[in-house]
Amino acid sequence: MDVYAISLHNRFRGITVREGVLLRGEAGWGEFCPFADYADDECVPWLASASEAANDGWPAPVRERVEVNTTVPVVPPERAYELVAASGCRTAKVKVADPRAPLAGDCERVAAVRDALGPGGAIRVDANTAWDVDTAVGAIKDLDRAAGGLEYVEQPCPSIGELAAVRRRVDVRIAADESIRRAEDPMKVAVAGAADIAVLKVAPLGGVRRALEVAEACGLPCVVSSAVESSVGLAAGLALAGALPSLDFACGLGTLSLLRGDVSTESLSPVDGYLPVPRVAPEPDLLGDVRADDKVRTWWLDRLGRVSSL
Ligand SMILES: O=C(O)CCC(=O)c1ccccc1C(=O)O
Ligand SMILES: [Mg+2]
Repeated sequence: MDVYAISLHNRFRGITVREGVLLRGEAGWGEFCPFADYADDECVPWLASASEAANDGWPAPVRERVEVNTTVPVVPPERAYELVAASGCRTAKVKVADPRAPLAGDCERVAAVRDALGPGGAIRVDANTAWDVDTAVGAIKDLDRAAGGLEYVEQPCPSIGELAAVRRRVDVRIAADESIRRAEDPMKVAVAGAADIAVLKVAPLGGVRRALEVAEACGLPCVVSSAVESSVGLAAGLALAGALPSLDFACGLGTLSLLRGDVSTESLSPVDGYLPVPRVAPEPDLLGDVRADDKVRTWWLDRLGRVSSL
């Protein structure tokens, strides 16, 4: 068991350092890395996911590689252009609706991303529940125009009812992320007509097998996304993307480029926009470079102990 701390190149969803625990079991390595602000009970599925990876392994994949998007944080347009151009990906996911940044800046960022991708690329945006219905409808129309067409908008508003209302008023597809992750019943999203696409994250859903059940239950095309893990955690996302019966969109698993380091030399960084589906998580042979200090280590081991007892 080991605790890592890796800084990010740019602030992402309010964090500048990613931390977590790597667990070793019979089947390999698993990663436990719920964000610091999550309550202990919300961390239970994250531990189930790490435990599945370490102790049980994953179902057999039906594909060998997965196309991924590059993820663009809230950065100036010049920087967004560079990130996308350097990524080798033909799909980009752009974070928008940051409380500290105006819509005009989001429009400039997606326009710069379109310049970098060219007309054949796909641009999706993620608002992380930031808007109300009217704001979402206006913002989506502006962003769609600035982007020269959006592939989809991820979680424009908090509730399923709001997603459904926005979906009726715009031509752009709606993807549900937080609504799936936090939902008691993922079916509700589809039944309410709230989304065209389901975003699945392995750790908050409690592992690859559980996420496959959610995919089947919701009946929507799925996009597998990361929670910005090291290569150990990304391998679980790739196992899910590899095992889904159909996969029609690029996945959000190209997030290693957000981190300044990794735990493994078998790094899961996309090459030409694709990642391989590994059978087991990579060996964390670089932990010496990114090991957390004693204070961080103690915090994580305490948290792991509390969550294990729930
Ligand atoms: O989907 C991606 O491209 C990257 C993953 C991502 O955006 C993300 C990462 C951590 C926490 C939440 C989210 C999110 O999709 O909202
Ligand atoms: Mg999202």
